[in-house]
Amino acid sequence: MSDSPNEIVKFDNVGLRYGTDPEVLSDLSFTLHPGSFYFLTGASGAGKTSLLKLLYLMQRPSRGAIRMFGRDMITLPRERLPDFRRRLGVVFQDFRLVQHLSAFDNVALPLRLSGATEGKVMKAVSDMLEWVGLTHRAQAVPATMSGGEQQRVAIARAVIARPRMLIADEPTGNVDPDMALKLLRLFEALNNRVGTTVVVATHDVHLLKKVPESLIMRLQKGRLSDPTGALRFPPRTEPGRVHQPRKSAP
Ligand SMILES: Nc1ncnc2c1ncn2[C@@H]1O[C@H](COP(=O)(O)OP(=O)(O)OP(=O)(O)O)[C@@H](O)[C@H]1O
Repeated sequence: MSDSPNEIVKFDNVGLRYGTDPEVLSDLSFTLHPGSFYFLTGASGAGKTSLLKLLYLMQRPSRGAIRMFGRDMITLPRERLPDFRRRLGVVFQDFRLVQHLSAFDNVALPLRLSGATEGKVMKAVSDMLEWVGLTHRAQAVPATMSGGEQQRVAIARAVIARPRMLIADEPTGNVDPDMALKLLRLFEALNNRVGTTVVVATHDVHLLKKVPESLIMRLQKGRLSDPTGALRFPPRTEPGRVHQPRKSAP
């Protein structure tokens, strides 16, 4: 089954519960379009991380259907998951760096796993560490790095192999506003130049205004507050069609 040109992810009436608890996500139906930039917002406990877990294929839904990259994810055999996960770059809220590897080797992991030559790895990782301001920490292991430094390593690792979709959970939670903006620009560059679909979960309403092309997904108690409007593809001006204003940040 091939990708639909206008769809990278499609949720149809998806619900998620942990164990026998009540659902933490309910009735989620939306489409994510290739090359778009999404912010996922909502109060603490609204279900942002849970929704991201479905997107990065760590959790299966309790009900409903999910298609990604043109494939039904519910019936996907477990052994095929790694193939799909390789198309994703993920920035976890708790970073999940490999503790015994240096910052350099953590960032290099996706390239080495994809079989890149050491020459290419050296250049790409050095450039990326420079961009996130960590050249001087290249040989440090995570335990000796600050939260903000670890977060930047996690982001560098997530974007280095130019994933088809980048999923980031509160990626600027541990850095100052200048660095937050710089990291956002990195995501934008990936989005604009490589066409990566970006999904960023954040509490930070100021961040939403920094990416004019972004679409906002707002979760309230496990439901999308505006499931049809918020996820509308950016309206195009066409003859005979009224141009509707884009959803703006709160
Ligand atoms: N592994 C789990 N087992 C049971 N309940 C869970 C689990 N993970 C999350 N929850 C519950 O699911 C709900 C949504 O949590 P989630 O972490 O997805 O929200 P969030 O919007 O990401 O919150 P935050 O902004 O504080 O990170 C919460 O009520 C939480 O207690």
